[in-house]
Amino acid sequence: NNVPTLHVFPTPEEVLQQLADFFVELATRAIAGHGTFSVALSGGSSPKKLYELLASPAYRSRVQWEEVFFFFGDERNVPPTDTESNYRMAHEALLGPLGIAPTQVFAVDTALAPAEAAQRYSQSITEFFGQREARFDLVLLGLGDNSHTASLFPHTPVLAESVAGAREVYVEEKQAYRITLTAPLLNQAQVVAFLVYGADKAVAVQHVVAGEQDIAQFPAQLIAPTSGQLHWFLDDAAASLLPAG
Ligand SMILES: O=C(O)[C@H](O)[C@@H](O)[C@H](O)[C@H](O)COP(=O)(O)O
Repeated sequence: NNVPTLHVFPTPEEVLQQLADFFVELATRAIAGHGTFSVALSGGSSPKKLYELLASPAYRSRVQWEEVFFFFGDERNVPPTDTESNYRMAHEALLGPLGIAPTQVFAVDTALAPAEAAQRYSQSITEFFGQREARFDLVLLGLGDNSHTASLFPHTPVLAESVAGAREVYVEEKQAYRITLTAPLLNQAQVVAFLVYGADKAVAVQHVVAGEQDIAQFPAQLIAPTSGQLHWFLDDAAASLLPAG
């Protein structure tokens, strides 16, 4: 079903805890069901605390981490050692502390030119899923205050992309290339969960969740799982402009 489920809690800490519990629940169900759990991680600053929580004593024993396979919803065109790198953020907060084996981590090879890195990343996702449709068990997404998600930015050509895969995008406002998963691939997921907190995101949340349909301006509106579930994990501040009830 395509009706998003909103999970709204008073504080970011409560939102993070609820999403960590949700992650554990989905991982447990997927591993019991088909032996593995594939997750596309979001970048930016918001998810770092979630990753740190999942790697903390309170959560680390609740997931069979050796059965979890990690991908990235998007990546900045920087080396994995760069402070801007989503891989680096995830490694420092989650993958490193849990001692996740490199064979379980599918990072974008940013040593390649953006177009080749995107093509190679598409290939590695196709190879991972083999004959099966590329359906992540969970896709985590954030939301920019301009309503972008992953690296699907307003008024960019990738918004019209109909193929499920990874693409290089030039982000004018960042004067930089990024590699992003396309909306068709994100929408093939079993579950998509947005993590958004803070008053600075309230206008974007209102636009994307309750606003006029205008994908060019509000790209996160593209996220509508074809047969999967859509969830929003929000704090009161980020949900403050949503219509009541
Ligand atoms: O690589 C990235 O930057 C993300 O994938 C991006 O889509 C992010 O989720 C939003 O920009 C929100 O970022 P913050 O969480 O830092 O506000």
